[in-house]
Amino acid sequence: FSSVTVICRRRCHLINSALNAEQGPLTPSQLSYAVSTIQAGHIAVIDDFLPKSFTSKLREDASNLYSQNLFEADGLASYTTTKTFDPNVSRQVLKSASWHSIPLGDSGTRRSFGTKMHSLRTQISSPLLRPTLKTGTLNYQTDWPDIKKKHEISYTRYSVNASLGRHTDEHCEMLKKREGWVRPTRRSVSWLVYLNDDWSVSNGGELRCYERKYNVSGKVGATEEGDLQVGWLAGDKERAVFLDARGNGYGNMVRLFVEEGGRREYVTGEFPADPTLYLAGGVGVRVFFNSDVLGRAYQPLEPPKTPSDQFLKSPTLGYETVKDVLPLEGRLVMFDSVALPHEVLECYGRERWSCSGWFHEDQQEG
Ligand SMILES: O=C(O)CCC(=O)C(=O)O
Ligand SMILES: [Fe+2]
Repeated sequence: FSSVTVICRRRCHLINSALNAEQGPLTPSQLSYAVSTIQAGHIAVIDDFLPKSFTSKLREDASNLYSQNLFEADGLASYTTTKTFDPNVSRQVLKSASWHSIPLGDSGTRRSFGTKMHSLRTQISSPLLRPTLKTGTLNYQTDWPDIKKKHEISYTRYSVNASLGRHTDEHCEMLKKREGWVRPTRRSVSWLVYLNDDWSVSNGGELRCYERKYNVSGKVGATEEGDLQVGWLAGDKERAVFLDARGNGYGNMVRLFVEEGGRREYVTGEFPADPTLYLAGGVGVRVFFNSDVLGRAYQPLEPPKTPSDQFLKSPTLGYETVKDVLPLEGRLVMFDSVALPHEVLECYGRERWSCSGWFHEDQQEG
């Protein structure tokens, strides 16, 4: 009986989510492509998401606000090839709070774009099985500034010769003590809409994504309970490794696990959430695995961060494939904010404009 119930529940869930499918900017086939691609930890690319008449207005608004000195360097500024911030060769951002500010620039155009992205967030929530993506419905007449609580949107400008080093957009604080649960939401789906007319291969500026080469089974990014992914058990059947930081006093001690057939299987014992273990991009935790074989198969998501780490051979070599995506006008890309490392290659001959954003889901309860 119980297995029949399980199957029925699954079917009902599938039928319900199909029936409840929200209207939104993606066609049914674009939606199913985007969902399966994001769930596999890859990048979904949807061309002509915005018509030229719309991107040109956004581009004009962005460059107008840039010339008013409203853009600033953000936390990723030092992720460049030289690791230093140079205002002449830089990536600068109009942050979400300014982006949503009604008195600034062409906020009418931003509002109608924001509405479209808001309905995309609602549309993708159920099929992606991330129910809290769509909570917090907002009334745009009165609540426009509040949107940033569930949805960041910003403009980004790369000057000629700017680039952005490899990173992920959301990560589990390795020291997930009390602070790890303070914020109510976290980044779940990263998206970009590019605003560059007549961009060509010779202009560079590709978004380079490091997708896993082999098939991934099960969830990526986070579990249903909201434990975030920190790495992979590499092999021809890839398994995401998640961090359980809830035991023993809010992350003083943590454990890593994989999911097998919906059940969690711990691959390490408890170990202290000590930041020095993560200096070499996280390979230090290998010693805590239940066996040498598991430890050797472990590959952290995060790249090595300190200059001395750069000398270490990348532990992910051979298990990733590179996908380069040009920042073409009107193109939308979406990917999991936790699972997919990416970078932006150097731009040549011209500046590069985009609208970038992150759909948030609720943070795990502590
Ligand atoms: O501009 C892009 O294509 C990617 C930017 C990015 O990775 C980020 O802002 O986090
Ligand atoms: Fe990013």
